[in-house]
Amino acid sequence: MDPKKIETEGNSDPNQSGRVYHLALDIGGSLAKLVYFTKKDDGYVHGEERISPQEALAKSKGSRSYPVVKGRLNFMRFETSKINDLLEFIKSEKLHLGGSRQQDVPGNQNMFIKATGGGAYKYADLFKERLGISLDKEDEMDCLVAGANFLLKVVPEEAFTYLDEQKQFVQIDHNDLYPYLLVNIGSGVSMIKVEGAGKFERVSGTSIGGGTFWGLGRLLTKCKSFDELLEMSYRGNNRVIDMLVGDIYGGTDYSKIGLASTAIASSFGKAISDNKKIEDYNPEDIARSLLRMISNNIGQISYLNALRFGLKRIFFGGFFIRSHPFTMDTISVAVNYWSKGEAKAMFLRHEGFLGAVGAFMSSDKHGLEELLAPGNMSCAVDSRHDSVNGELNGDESIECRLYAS
Ligand SMILES: Nc1ncnc2c1ncn2[C@@H]1O[C@H](COP(=O)(O)OP(=O)(O)OP(=O)(O)O)[C@@H](O)[C@H]1O
Ligand SMILES: CC(C)(CO)[C@@H](O)C(=O)NCCC(=O)O
Repeated sequence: MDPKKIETEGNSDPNQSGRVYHLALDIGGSLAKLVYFTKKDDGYVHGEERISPQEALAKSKGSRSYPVVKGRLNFMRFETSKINDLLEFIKSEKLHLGGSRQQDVPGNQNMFIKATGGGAYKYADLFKERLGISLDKEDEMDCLVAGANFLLKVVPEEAFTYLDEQKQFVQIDHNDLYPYLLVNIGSGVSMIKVEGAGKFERVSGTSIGGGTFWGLGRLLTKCKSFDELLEMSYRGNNRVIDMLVGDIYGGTDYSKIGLASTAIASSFGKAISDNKKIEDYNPEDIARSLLRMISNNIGQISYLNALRFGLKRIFFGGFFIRSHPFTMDTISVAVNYWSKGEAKAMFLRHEGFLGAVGAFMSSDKHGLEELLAPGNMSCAVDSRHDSVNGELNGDESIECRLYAS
């Protein structure tokens, strides 16, 4: 995959468009994700009003003014198998140097980047060797939860439902966010019961996830990229390969147990009786059946875990989803069907970046301290810069203000 620059101000050099203040990584089994902040402007705010440092000083006797940094959170992803591209990108953009020129950084100073995911362990030596960076490791589950909580609380229109081909944004009530089930569909799938900030338990998981779809899909369809596989699934018809209830029941429903004739009785089940070889099937149909099988299975296991703990809201993240309508629809229908409408499946706009955002938020010492000290950080989103086709890809950069409060 070509490195995809998400920042969309028409300037590919973060050192020109604004100083890079902070970088965090999530290096997973399939994809490596970067989140970095580029500063555009700083100053002070008083209420809603932007004011100068002098005005802030004058006002500080009365009510409070906050130092504020305006900038943008940028999101990028690389295939983990092409880790060299990621290293090259960081190096060429000097992201690890906070945008400063190499010679500005004292040679023996130890540089750290917050990193999570298995790759933070696997590639630690490589980062040290190639860029002289130490990866400051954060736990993957901690980061997923911190990232999800942050995005849900701070980014407007982050969560949405998808039913009957309709996307509907969900207003999140900050005081009524917990508990929820977070299902992160990466290469494998983690299911986490979240009860508060930092209060969570990984309650389940399944190895049948995004890596399974991508891996099996590649073998079965000979597609060259994940996007091609996803594209194929758009055009396919799963009924060609899946054995439906109607195929078994002579075209009728099995209404006594609530199964319509069109329900899948057995994924890929028709392949046993068709006496066909793999070449006889359209790769599009195979892609469609596979996507449906995996999405359905994840939707069902998620619902069962929500039921186990009495959770009504399930948020789905991870790059398997890719805002793909068919994937979201299958998951939503599974959750809706099994829970008889009791539980709700919701998706996240920045689906694949939960871990990277969590790692970014965990940075209390490297970079952000310099940016915001003294105090804590909060973030308000001014606007989003959508990706080219306007689809939700979780790819948009977020324009935000960081306050020291
Ligand atoms: N361009 C892409 N290339 C490869 N896989 C993609 C791509 N876009 C989406 N995917 C899907 O997303 C999955 C990876 O998702 P994600 O980045 O959330 O997980 P990960 O961090 O790599 O995995 P894990 O957390 O299990 O280590 C892939 O397995 C694949 O199904
Ligand atoms: C191993 C991790 C956590 C790595 O991200 C992920 O791929 C996963 O949750 N896999 C599922 C493993 C299981 O619970 O069976």
